[in-house]
Amino acid sequence: MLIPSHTLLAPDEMAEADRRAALSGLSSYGLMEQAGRAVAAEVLRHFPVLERAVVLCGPGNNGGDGYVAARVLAESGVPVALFYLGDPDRLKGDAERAHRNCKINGAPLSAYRPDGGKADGDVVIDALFGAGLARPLEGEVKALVEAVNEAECPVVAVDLPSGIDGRTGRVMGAALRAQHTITFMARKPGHLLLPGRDLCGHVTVTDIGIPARIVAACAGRLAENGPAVWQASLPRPETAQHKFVRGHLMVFSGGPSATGAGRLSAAAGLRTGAGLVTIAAPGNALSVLATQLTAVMLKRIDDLDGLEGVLEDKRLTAFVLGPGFGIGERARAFALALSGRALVLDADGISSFSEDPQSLFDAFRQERGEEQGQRVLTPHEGEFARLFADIAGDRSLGKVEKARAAASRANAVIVYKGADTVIAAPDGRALINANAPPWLATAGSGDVLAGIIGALLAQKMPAFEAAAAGVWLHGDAGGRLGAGLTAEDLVGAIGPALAGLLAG
Ligand SMILES: NC(=O)C1=CN([C@@H]2O[C@H](COP(=O)(O)OP(=O)(O)OC[C@H]3O[C@@H](n4cnc5c(N)ncnc54)[C@H](O)[C@@H]3O)[C@@H](O)[C@H]2O)[C@@H](O)CC1
Ligand SMILES: Nc1ncnc2c1ncn2[C@@H]1O[C@H](COP(=O)(O)OP(=O)(O)O)[C@@H](O)[C@H]1O
Ligand SMILES: [K+]
Repeated sequence: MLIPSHTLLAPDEMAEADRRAALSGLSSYGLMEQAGRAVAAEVLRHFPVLERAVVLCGPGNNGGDGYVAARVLAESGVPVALFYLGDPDRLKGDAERAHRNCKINGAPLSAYRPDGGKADGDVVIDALFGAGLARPLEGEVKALVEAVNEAECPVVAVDLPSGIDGRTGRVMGAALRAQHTITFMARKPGHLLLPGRDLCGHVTVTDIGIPARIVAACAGRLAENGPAVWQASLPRPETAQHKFVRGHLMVFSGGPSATGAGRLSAAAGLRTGAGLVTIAAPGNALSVLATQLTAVMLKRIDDLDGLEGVLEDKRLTAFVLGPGFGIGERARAFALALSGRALVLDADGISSFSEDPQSLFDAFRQERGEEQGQRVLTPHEGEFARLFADIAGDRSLGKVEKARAAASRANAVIVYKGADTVIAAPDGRALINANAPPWLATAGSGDVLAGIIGALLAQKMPAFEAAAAGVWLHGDAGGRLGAGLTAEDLVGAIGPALAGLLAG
């Protein structure tokens, strides 16, 4: 059994895997030896010629890995300087043994003066803190971390760059900026969540011998977003299908001066394989839209009565409400009327509920019809705070926990957008997305995402999978375009992204 590459283990889950491995008879010191050796090998691989390896060892097992790596590097003929935090005579368990076996005379951390920024400078092996980081860095260790960063020494981090919280990816006081990070068995959420991801550099996962079945049993309901998670439920066109089988997506447009966002969503929906896409618009926007649309159809809907009439047509299989729609009573009424159908609520559709989010959540709690539960909310950070102010402000929660709490409260799938978008379901499943290039931060990019997810919902993909696949496709399309992309280009790149997925 292999550990799937999208597996993520929170630090407490990794500690549990460690504990179960020891209970199953594996030597925990043996695991530390494997870990330390792997670190030394990684250092030699990246820096085959190095003047001085500086190993910084902390007071726990991360430091233990450091003592093993220092010993192995010295045995390989590398000049090693070792600096420790705390009193090494007070080390316990495996770390004490690793220290005992390492015959290098170290010095206290305060004695280290980073020598960096040039070809023959220090290569720093960071074994100060890993999964056991318990509080913000302060005092001498914080000053040292800042000095190493300032000196621009290349850093190879053991498990995590010291100062990064493995659960949330947050910087605790200060954190080392690593060029390479070597972690064990599976990545932690902090390797993917920002700013942790940026500070890890290139991450290598090494098997140190904990059986895959133990790792799998300890993994929770969080993983990296990718095709392995939802490929099986991705809609695939079949020869015998006609367009109605591929779903009918309705996108709501704003008034005559705000039709672009809805058009982007609709175009993205069509590209993502919805059989039919209709833009619903108020009467005064119809002539503007009519000059802009070809394959996308147009339907006049002015008010709630008009919407309710249209909703009798059960061939409409999903809806996108929010892009360019306008904030206010009309958006609230439309969202509540659509709350029992497959719905992507985005942008203005979300912001319209900032005064009374509970009314939306109450509507989502009422189960109605066959599309029940197929609701996706796609807030960026600002919109998230409007609907979930208390959750957004809770400093104890990371982005994953925030998205999960919001999904449970709203009874909807939450796509908490950003460079590290988190997708969470009310039942606790969650995914961190990491394939989005920064070029996606461009006007209209969110409208395209809403249309992609809407089209997948229209084709009956379950909401969590549709949201996750949509976010991934959006990122992949962006990655194919790169620098200078616009939201219109993004629509054009959905086809190649989908083709790549369906071929894979
Ligand atoms: N399967 C596993 O879990 C394995 C874990 N290993 C290593 O063990 C590490 C986890 O070891 P530990 O749980 O001992 O934790 P760490 O060694 O990461 O840190 C815990 C120690 O740091 C101190 N500390 C925490 N935050 C501090 C702060 N802000 N300022 C000063 N001191 C602070 C704690 O009091 C404790 O002494 C992993 O990151 C990994 O490197 C490896 O040995 C191999 C096996
Ligand atoms: N720095 C970034 N790196 C990668 N993706 C990003 C970044 N910033 C934003 N995104 C993505 O781009 C999209 C922007 O959506 P949104 O904020 O709603 O923009 P708009 O309202 O202009 O359409 C989201 O999918 C978000 O996850
Ligand atoms: K570390």
